[in-house]
Amino acid sequence: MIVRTTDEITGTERDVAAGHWRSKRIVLGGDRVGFSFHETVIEPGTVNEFHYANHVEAVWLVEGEGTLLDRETGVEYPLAPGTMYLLDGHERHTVTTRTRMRMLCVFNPPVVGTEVHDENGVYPLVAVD
Ligand SMILES: CC(=O)NCC[C@H](N)C(=O)O
Repeated sequence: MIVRTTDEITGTERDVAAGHWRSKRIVLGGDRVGFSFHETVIEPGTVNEFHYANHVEAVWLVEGEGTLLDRETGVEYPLAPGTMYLLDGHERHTVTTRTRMRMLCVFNPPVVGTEVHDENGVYPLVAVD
């Protein structure tokens, strides 16, 4: 069993910030459980374009409000606490925050460390050593 706290990962290599977001990655590929698990905070009043070509991501919004645009279909969804979105088709998408958002994110395959969006705007597939 692994028991870990947000406090003990804050400020470590599991605490990754880029653009308007910060991700505290409490489970990573090196934990060898087949997924990674993150708490992500996105700053208020920001427009964030995301694309995960190599990963499926589930996002469950805990706090905050805004909108989610599926850029593949043009469909826009409201985002509020309790909403989950599953990027099961590697959809290019845009999260626009009206307020500060805090969400729980699961990635499969797992993020292994400090990945941020590469020159193609996606997380590269990184082997777990
Ligand atoms: C909502 C979202 O995808 N934010 C970007 C960071 C990513 N969720 C992560 O946890 O690395």
